[in-house]
Amino acid sequence: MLPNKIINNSSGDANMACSQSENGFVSSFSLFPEKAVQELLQSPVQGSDDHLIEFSETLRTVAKALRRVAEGKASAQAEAAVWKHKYELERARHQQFENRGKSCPELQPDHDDMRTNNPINRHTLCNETKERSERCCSRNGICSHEVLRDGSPDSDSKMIRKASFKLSWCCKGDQSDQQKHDIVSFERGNITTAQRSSKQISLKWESSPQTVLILTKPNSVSVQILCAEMIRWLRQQKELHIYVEPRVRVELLVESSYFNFVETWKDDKEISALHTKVDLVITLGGDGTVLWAASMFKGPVPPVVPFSLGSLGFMTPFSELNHTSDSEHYKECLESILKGPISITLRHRLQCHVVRDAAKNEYETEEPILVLNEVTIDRGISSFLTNLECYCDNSFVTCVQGDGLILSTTSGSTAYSLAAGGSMVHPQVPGILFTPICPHSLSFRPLIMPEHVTLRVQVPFNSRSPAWASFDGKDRKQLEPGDALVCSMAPWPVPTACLVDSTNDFLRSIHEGLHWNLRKTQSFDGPRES
Ligand SMILES: NC(=O)c1ccc[n+]([C@@H]2O[C@H](COP(=O)([O-])OP(=O)(O)OC[C@H]3O[C@@H](n4cnc5c(N)ncnc54)[C@H](O)[C@@H]3O)[C@@H](O)[C@H]2O)c1
Ligand SMILES: Nc1ncnc2c1ncn2[C@@H]1O[C@H](COP(=O)(O)OP(=O)(O)OP(=O)(O)O)[C@@H](O)[C@H]1O
Repeated sequence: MLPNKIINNSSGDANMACSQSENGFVSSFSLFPEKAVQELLQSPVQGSDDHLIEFSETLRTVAKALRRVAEGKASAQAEAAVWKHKYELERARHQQFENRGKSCPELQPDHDDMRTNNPINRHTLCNETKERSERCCSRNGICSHEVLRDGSPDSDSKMIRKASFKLSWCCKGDQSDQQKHDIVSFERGNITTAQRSSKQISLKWESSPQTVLILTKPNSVSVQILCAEMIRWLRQQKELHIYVEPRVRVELLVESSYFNFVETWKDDKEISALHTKVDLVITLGGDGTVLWAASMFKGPVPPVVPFSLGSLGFMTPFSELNHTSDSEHYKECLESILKGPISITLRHRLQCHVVRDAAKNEYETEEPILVLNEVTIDRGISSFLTNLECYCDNSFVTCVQGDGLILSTTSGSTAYSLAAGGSMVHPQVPGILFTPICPHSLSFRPLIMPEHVTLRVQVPFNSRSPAWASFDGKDRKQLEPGDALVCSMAPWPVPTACLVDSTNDFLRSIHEGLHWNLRKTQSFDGPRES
């Protein structure tokens, strides 16, 4: 009975008996097809000889092994045929490409890795790829289909190919190429930043500055004295044209008629044309004077050289006196500024618009209000909790319930935003700080948004009281329920001259101005870790 059992168990396999012709392959192992073995086993067995059973089992095993080998070979040949077919296709495509001449076709990346792994056509394809990328990239910049290669195309080194892609900075709604920057290096298909907005910037004069505007903090005798002295020096030694505010010109003329050459302006129209005349702005005062200078330029701002004649001076790295020699340090500073090159901090500004409910989505003024530090929306004199709905690019952010909200630049991060618990941010970091003022919630942490977003702060219709917006601590505007403030990054930064460089000046400010992380150093003597 045993042989029958064996026979029955093997019946399934028997149906799969070695195919003798598949993909044009005739098995050399078909000499022992399983069918033959079956027939042999099915023939009447004389007696129940154990040896015979053993023999038939061995035969079956051999037949199975032979069949597997035959199948393996057939499948390898089938695969080879498929690769051959693919190779022919690629060759044909390559030939077609060659015939198209210099024009750059819409080349799509191939996603099979046959070409790179096949040693036969590796060299041909390297050249093809090189040609493709040269033609396309010369016209369009970096092409996403560029094939990545290890070593020279002629070397026998293995080609590495990854899925291709292209990333770019993109401004919403702006189709112009100027707004797009490549941020991917295709060196090896890895994402690396090709362009950063926060590198140190250097200003080099191509022709000497001719006209200087001097802005001063009012009601300060020391500032008045330095201003008069500086004007004399700039005129006599540097032969520059000088502009001052009408108030300052009056003060100068009271002092001496010598200052008759000093120019000023009559109205706002002339102020708006100042940036076309002025090469350099000098501020004498504190941070407030820098803010004042920035507010005078509703568009492009000439480089600002901020002298510190205030108490804190976060944005005013230049000092009138050299503390060690007590010399007239301002002359040395101005000599080097007028000669150049100057390290510059590009201080980003925010542009704000008020949208009245009555006028629906129309801006109250055509011209945006520009701020260098921040725009604050608070409860003003109201004793009620402020209720502000905040949106970022039309996505709901949160509802502020507290004293208000600060939307700050990174330059302003060390001002009001800092006092409200916001982080200090290097001024060259592009971003908008979203800092609540005394939020009545345990979990309202400040945020930093990317520079490209538009923020909208809406006073809801059910608000119990109006809110107040103020711009760099000035120009308060009432926001009634339904009104909103829309804020985004302005295209005109304030370029301020650095004493050393952006980072050194920033760190000096937080150390000297705020005594940041000042603590007595722990003494050496005492317990030690063994
Ligand atoms: N609680 C607060 O800290 C608070 C309250 C209101 C306004 N302010 C800030 O005052 C600014 C207006 O300045 P002002 O001089 O016209 O008013 P101000 O004369 O009241 O001076 C405010 C103080 O803030 C400092 N300051 C201004 N800008 C700074 C900056 N970017 N980094 C570090 N410190 C800075 C000034 O040096 C000054 O000491 C506003 O933009 C606002 O940021 C702060
Ligand atoms: N040219 C100007 N005209 C009108 N107001 C000005 C002018 N310059 C500065 N201010 C205002 O004067 C105020 C004080 O100026 P600033 O902050 O420069 O001096 P400060 O208060 O002595 O300095 P600090 O803030 O470092 O103590 C600010 O509110 C600023 O807006």
